[in-house]
Amino acid sequence: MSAEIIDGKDFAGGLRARVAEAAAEFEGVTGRKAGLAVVLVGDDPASQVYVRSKGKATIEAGMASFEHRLPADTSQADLIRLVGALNTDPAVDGILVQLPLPDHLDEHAVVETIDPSKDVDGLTPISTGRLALGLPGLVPCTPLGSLMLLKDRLGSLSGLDAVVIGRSILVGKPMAQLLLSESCTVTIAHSRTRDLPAVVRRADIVVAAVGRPEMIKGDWIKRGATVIDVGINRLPPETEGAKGRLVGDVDFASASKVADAITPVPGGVGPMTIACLLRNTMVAAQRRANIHSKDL
Ligand SMILES: NC(=O)C1=CN([C@@H]2O[C@H](COP(=O)(O)OP(=O)(O)OC[C@H]3O[C@@H](n4cnc5c(N)ncnc54)[C@H](OP(=O)(O)O)[C@@H]3O)[C@@H](O)[C@H]2O)C=CC1
Ligand SMILES: Nc1nc(=O)c2c([nH]1)NC[C@@H]1CN(c3ccc(C(=O)N[C@@H](CCC(=O)O)C(=O)O)cc3)C=[N+]21
Repeated sequence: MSAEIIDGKDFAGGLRARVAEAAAEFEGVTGRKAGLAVVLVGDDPASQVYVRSKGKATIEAGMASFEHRLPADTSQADLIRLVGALNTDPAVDGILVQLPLPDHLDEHAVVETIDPSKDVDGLTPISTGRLALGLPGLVPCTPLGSLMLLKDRLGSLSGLDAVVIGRSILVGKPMAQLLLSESCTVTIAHSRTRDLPAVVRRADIVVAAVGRPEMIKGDWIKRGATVIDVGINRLPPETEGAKGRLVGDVDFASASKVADAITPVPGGVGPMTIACLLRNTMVAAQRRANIHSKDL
């Protein structure tokens, strides 16, 4: 048996087209483009690539992109001052501060200064609190995109056993909250989990967000499970040219023999993250302008 490959790139393309329609409508009504500001501190090459592709996607969707690249030795006060300026800038509807920040900066303190109405990454205490309470709000992009793929594939998730591997603020925790709100029975695994293979074997839905290349093996996966691989890991360059191959947290070759469906890396969750960022920016822009539009 060979698993169906869930085409995140294709699904993301559809979502981006719907966002572009809403963006054109927004510009027609308000006379301005919806705007996304991305803040990158330091010069981590992977983040640079990611920021560039977000900027391109934002413009393609008919929105304005504001990129702020700050040196690695930027002070906490200067970064907080920039976020404050973006909070009050009427052209900015969404603010994303690229994580992780350099070690000398306090991530929580920076994120807490983001205006919750512009929190398109869903990381402020207001957004995370609303998610925990089951109230509508801005949800982190990667879990939101992953949930869209799962619902598209499975329909109702009610009663299914879901195992999320990883408990980060950005991915694991909000993913678990979303699955719980879909009435899954949710287990959150992490680096202290005992007998991870046995925990994963129970799951109808596996979401892997660990950051360890090909850690989750096919013989951990229950036959017929749906596997969402969030991991983005670049292997050291060998024969694949200068950059090295991109792989997920799941051993795709063995897992795709037992799963019912699986997301590839690249082309799975990554493109959904970017599409959901555009979606969240559009939703934030509409709310801020008091426009009530159909669900994106
Ligand atoms: N596709 C996309 O759009 C995105 C992809 N990513 C990728 O997803 C991955 C995870 O990202 P992120 O959540 O930010 O990472 P973090 O490093 O913040 O979190 C990793 C989590 O994995 C857990 N973990 C580490 N080692 C093990 C282990 N051996 N067994 C079980 N659990 C373990 C950690 O546990 P503990 O808490 O105990 O330390 C932690 O909770 C990365 O590869 C990242 O690049 C991230 C964001 C978006
Ligand atoms: N505040 C914050 N929010 C984030 O959402 C966030 C972040 N910080 N820090 C870094 C991680 C990582 N991340 C990715 C998003 C898309 C791809 C993506 O589009 N990947 C393509 C491949 C890209 C390539 O080839 O390099 C794919 O999987 O097909 C990858 C990684 C968001 N993150």
